[in-house]
Amino acid sequence: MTGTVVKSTGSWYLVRSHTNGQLYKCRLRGKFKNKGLKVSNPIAVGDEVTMEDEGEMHQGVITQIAPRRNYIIRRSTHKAHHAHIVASNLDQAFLVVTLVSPRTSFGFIDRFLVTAEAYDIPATLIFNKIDLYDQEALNYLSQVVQLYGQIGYACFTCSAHTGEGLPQVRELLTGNVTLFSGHSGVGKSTLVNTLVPDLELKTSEISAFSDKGVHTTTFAEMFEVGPDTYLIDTPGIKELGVVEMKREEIGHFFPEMRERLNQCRFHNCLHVNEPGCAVQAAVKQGKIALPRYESYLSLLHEEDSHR
Ligand SMILES: Nc1nc2c(ncn2[C@@H]2O[C@H](COP(=O)(O)OP(=O)(O)OP(=O)(O)O)[C@@H](O)[C@H]2O)c(=O)[nH]1
Ligand SMILES: [Zn+2]
Repeated sequence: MTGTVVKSTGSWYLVRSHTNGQLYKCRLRGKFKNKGLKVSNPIAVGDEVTMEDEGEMHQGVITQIAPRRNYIIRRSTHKAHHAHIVASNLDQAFLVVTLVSPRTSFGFIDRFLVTAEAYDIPATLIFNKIDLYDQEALNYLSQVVQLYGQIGYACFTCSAHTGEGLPQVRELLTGNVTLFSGHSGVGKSTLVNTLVPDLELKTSEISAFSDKGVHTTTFAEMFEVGPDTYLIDTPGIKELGVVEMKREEIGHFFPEMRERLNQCRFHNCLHVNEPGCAVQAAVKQGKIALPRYESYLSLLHEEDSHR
């Protein structure tokens, strides 16, 4: 039978069967190669697999994996020099952010967006806790929403507490596989709780398979929200994932820079202090927002320091 992987620890995999809707704790049969990638988990959340029921206690064996549309990786926390595949076959990624208590930095937001660009996964910003915003904060919010909206990123505002804006967020989820990300305190858990029906039940169903004493909170988990609608929560995972970027590539992951790159005088322009640079000109003219350009520079310097 076939199924979707809903949790992957690297030593075992939880698969939801398409045949009977039941969960199976699976191991792998044979080698599953990930081209050019050393991974601690060859099978990831979101993978479509073929498995054999082993007959007892909902145990199974994964024998085949369907080709992935996309996938996100991070550094493995338990295996040196290995990557962990966070999730695969995603339709979109949401970053939950807040501008008050706590305030998500532009740097954090832009890193998420750059990573999503690199993986070619559509990204949306969800501004939560709007019930806490005073007039000043609301004005700031509309500036930030305008900034990212102009670049082409969908922005939504909501409050997990009052329920404002949640129907719109629900609508975005419908028919998609959506990964939820966000740094600590922004209310991601609260949001996921209100968006996934019977989350507590579903969580306990999944954790019933966990080995005693093993903390698995840093592994993504997939939940059904409705027909053909899935949400992937990433508890304890702060970043969307990691990508190895060449310095010359980084500008391509900023859409408002990307469209100007062929206007720079030098084809290998890094847009720092080169003459005839279309990006620097656009920043001076206010066509590229300064915080975005600063995020670009800090990513560039990070890559420098890795050399
Ligand atoms: N006022 C207000 N508080 C919220 C809202 N959403 C969440 N909170 C509160 O913010 C705090 C953090 O929420 P969590 O859901 O635990 O945040 P998280 O992003 O999952 O953070 P971690 O659990 O640390 O990863 C809690 O006290 C929530 O009750 C909201 O829309 N408005
Ligand atoms: Zn340039």
